[in-house]
Amino acid sequence: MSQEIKKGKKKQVKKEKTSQKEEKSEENVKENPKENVKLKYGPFVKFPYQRVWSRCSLIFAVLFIVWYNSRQGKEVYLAKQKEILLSRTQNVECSSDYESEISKYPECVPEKCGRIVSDKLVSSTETDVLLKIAVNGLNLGGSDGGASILDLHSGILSKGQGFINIYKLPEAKKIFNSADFAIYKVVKTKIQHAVAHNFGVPSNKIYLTKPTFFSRMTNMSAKTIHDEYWHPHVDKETHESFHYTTLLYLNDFGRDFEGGRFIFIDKNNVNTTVEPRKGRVSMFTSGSENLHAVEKVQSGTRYALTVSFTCDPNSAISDPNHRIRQEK
Ligand SMILES: O=C(O)CCC(=O)C(=O)O
Ligand SMILES: [Fe+2]
Repeated sequence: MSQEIKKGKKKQVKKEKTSQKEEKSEENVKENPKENVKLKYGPFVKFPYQRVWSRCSLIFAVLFIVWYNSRQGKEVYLAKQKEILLSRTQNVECSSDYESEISKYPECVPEKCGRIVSDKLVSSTETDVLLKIAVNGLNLGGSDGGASILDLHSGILSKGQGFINIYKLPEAKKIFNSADFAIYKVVKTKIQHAVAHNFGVPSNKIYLTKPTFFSRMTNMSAKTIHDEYWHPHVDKETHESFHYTTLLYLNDFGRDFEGGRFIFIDKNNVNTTVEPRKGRVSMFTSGSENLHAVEKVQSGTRYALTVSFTCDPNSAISDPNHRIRQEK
């Protein structure tokens, strides 16, 4: 019983204390309303125009981030290595580079310019044959620097710090057969039709031109200017006869080599990237609307075939064949 009285008293004392506290805080609120009110929208401002200042700072920070990112330039992908594309097109406005040639080659000079990538044009068997030609042929020579070429039409092969003619080497007879040359021609013809179809020109109005060649790129340091494959350039400036450039990639970025991605350098700091994929064909108009560069290869060995087309019948070259090879 006495315990119950004690408990009752304790409760009473507690109640009194709480009500005293409440009274005090009510008094406080009356005296200093800012201190004890639980604010719904955060603390009271501490200096004049605090909200205005904080909002301005927030806006400024957002604008800064936007500006900083745009300053860095943008990278967009036309084709990633992992993608398997039937056909992907990016149109760009034609440069004025073709203006003087329109009357000369009316049906051939590009009226619409751009880039197209397809992974379905060349089969993996065809790609394997071409890779074998490239590997075996380039192994008979090879530049001292990071870039070597093999041109099956002229026989030009990089060797040391210069070039030799592969058809003068006795070993060359053993490494290519007539079937290899037939596949080479089939692939070239497929690419020629794809260029004609995609750029809206008759396929018999575009001609294979030189240089059309296999390339091998590594991270070896350059010994001559020919090894410096990474400089931004316009193909039509390097080779006047070019109207359409195509590339067939023979091995894979990210698997056979690192680096070595193909970059179109566009206006407003935008880079458009094509990651090499085995069997991938990239086609583009050769004028200054398609300024481009190849990134330095970081590791491994990159193989590709450049197949070039012109509108000028006088700059046309013929397909390489077994018979020509024997004669050279
Ligand atoms: O190999 C490539 O991806 C492009 C090479 C190139 O730009 C060229 O040969 O003009
Ligand atoms: Fe190029």
